[in-house]
Amino acid sequence: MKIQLALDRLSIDEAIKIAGQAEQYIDIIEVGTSLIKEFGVISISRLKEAFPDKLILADMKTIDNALYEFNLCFEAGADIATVMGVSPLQTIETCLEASAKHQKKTMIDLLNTTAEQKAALFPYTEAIFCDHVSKDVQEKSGLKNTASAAFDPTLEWAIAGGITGESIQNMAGPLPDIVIIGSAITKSTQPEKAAEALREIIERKKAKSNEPA
Ligand SMILES: O=C(CO)[C@H](O)[C@H](O)COP(=O)(O)O
Repeated sequence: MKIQLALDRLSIDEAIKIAGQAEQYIDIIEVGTSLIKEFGVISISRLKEAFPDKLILADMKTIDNALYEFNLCFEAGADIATVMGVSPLQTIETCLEASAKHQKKTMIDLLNTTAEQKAALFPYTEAIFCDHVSKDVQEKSGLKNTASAAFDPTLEWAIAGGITGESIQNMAGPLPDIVIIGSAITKSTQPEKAAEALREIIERKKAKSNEPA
């Protein structure tokens, strides 16, 4: 399980500072949608410049105009960019084509997709799929992502939405490839210690899942 640190509702300098504190415990740095909307794609290039050896994910949440938006992300230094699964399949295919051309990856955010839409997306096996409980649903309904979705083990999976150490400990069934963690690190008074603790929990969880039943 990789840790993707989601950086949202921060200035670019704050985002760089927190990513630096968490750096040794995380695998992917997510330039959050809020940063891209507030500061533009410069937020992607600043994070890539600061952390050239880390994978940088641009949470662009593309829903249309995919070639233009994905080119913007990859030209700014992103290694992965996101598209909403509710988009027309033409948009999804354009993202995958742009990613292939740049030798980068697409993450498909399954937020609010129906079972039928998911079934239409899963044949795009080169994508990473993200099972996501949105911020608004978290805040209005108190729901968090419990990683209870039935992950197809042949696909690459991420989970997002209010993930904490406790929710990782309580995960049952197949583990996702990537856990996306925002507030549990960025809102901590000690982001480095929070990231270290999450990494330890994940390593214990992985070891336990490899134990013979
Ligand atoms: O995509 C997002 C918001 O749309 C965030 O990346 C995701 O929700 C992770 O942040 P948190 O752990 O704070 O929920």
